[in-house]
Parts: sequence; C-alpha cells; structure tokens
Amino acid sequence: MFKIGLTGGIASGKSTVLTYFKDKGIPYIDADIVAREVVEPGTKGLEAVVDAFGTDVLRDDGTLNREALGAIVFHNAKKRQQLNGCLKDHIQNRIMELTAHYEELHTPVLLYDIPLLIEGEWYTMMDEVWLVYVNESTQIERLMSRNGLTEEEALARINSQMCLEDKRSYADVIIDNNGTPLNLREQLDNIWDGRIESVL
Ligand SMILES: CC(C)(COP(=O)(O)OP(=O)(O)OC[C@H]1O[C@@H](n2cnc3c(N)ncnc32)[C@H](O)[C@@H]1O)[C@@H](O)C(=O)NCCC(=O)NCCS
Ligand SMILES: Nc1ncnc2c1ncn2[C@@H]1O[C@H](COP(=O)(O)OP(=O)(O)OP(=O)(O)O)[C@@H](O)[C@H]1O
Repeated sequence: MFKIGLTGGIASGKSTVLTYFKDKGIPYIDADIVAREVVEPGTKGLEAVVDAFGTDVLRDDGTLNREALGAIVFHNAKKRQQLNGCLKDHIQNRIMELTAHYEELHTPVLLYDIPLLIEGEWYTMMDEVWLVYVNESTQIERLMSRNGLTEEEALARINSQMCLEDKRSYADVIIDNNGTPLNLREQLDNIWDGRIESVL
C-alpha cells in the first residue's frame, strides 16, 4: 500500500486538497477527525484531558469544550505539550488501526491528512510527503476569515506549529495554494495524472 502523508500549516488548504482526492474515490485517514473521535464522551482520551485540564473544559452536556481548550493550548506551549501527551497514544493507536484495516482491504493508495505530520514524526512511515504551502499573509487572512479570529488569535495558532518554510525540506511534492481555487485544481489534476493514476 502506497502511503501519502498530506500536511501543511493550519488553514493552508489540506482539507480542500483532501476533498479533491476523496471525490476521486481515494481512501483517506483524516487526523483531525480521529482527534475528535478520541475525545468523545466516555473515552479514555476525554478522561485524560479532564484529569489534566479540569472540568472547566467540559460543556454542560459532558462534551469537550473545544473553544475553551483551544484558548488555553494555543497560547501556552507547556499546556499544548500536555494536551498532546494526553492524546498522542490514542490518536496513534486509532490511525494504526485504520491503516491495518486498509491493508487488509489491499487498498493500493492511502492518503493521510495529518496537520502535525512532521512535528509528530509521522512522515517516517510515509512513501511520499505532500506539503500544502501558503505564505504567512495568505495563511493569516484565510484563518481569520474561516474561523472568525483576530490577527493575534490566528498568529497564536500558526505559531503553535513548525513554520511552513521549515516543512518544505521534508516534502516530496509541494502544492502551492497561494493562488485561486482554479490554480490549485490545475496542480491537483497534474498530480493525479502524473503520480496517482500509475499507482492505482
Ligand atoms: C485544541 C483543540 C481542542 C481545538 O479544537 P478546534 O475545534 O478549535 O480545532 P481543530 O481540532 O479543528 O484543529 C484545527 C487545526 O488546529 C491545529 N492543531 C490542532 N491541535 C494542535 C496542536 N496540538 N498543536 C498544533 N496545532 C494544532 C491543526 O492544524 C488543526 O487542523 C483541538 O485541536 C485538539 O484537541 N488538539 C489536540 C489534538 C491534535 O493534536 N490534533 C491534531 C491532529 S494530529
Ligand atoms: N486557493 C484558495 N483560495 C481561496 N481560499 C481558499 C483556497 N484554498 C483554501 N481556501 C479556504 O481557506 C480556508 C482554509 O482551507 P482548509 O480548510 O482546506 O485548510 P486546512 O489546511 O485543512 O485547515 P486546518 O489546518 O484548520 O484543518 C478555507 O476557508 C478554504 O475554503
């Protein structure tokens, strides 16, 4: 099974790229979805988060208050590391379980959308790394507009990750998403024709 790790910075366009390949029928694992599953009510993941951060990060209905937890961890590197420590094994186990499932199905290609692919060293298990790249001003603008954040809040999130410039050296393919959606689509058509169809 050919494993492709899709990464980038926050709001660089990973989900937009993933949607293109999903629409082509390529199987995928979305780490943001996994990260939500492992903190659903009743999970060990949520229990670990509450042990570390207290019940202030819960809503009245017992679900995780993502806004409250985000406000803490995107402004404090120590707290962020603590959260990562609570969830790392749960996220990793679930991703490996899903990978085994696709191996059993003899899936020829599996696309992983993992925001922290480099930071979390997931790149070492990939056959290829694809980086969705934007410059910082585009990233800030898109993040502010998508999440309704102030510039300061957007920068706090961006600075929680390895900078996109430094991620470039890990990439086999760089997808430049500074342009229009049409420009992005043209690049993805080329990647599909040149790199994916041959593996299928
Ligand atoms: C802090 C939380 C509650 C904020 O939730 P929220 O709904 O606001 O954001 P969401 O989960 O959709 O994440 C949005 C983006 O933030 C970035 N991000 C998320 N967690 C982290 C982190 N620990 N460090 C750096 N960036 C992160 C990613 O680029 C992600 O795509 C949530 O992101 C979380 O639980 N993070 C820890 C789990 C994790 O590491 N997720 C990344 C997938 S491997
Ligand atoms: N080429 C583009 N032109 C204009 N807007 C774009 C373009 N590509 C993506 N966007 C918009 O930018 C925002 C971020 O894109 P997307 O959600 O795909 O990023 P992401 O990397 O998956 O984000 P996250 O790290 O938070 O999961 C979205 O609102 C999306 O619609």
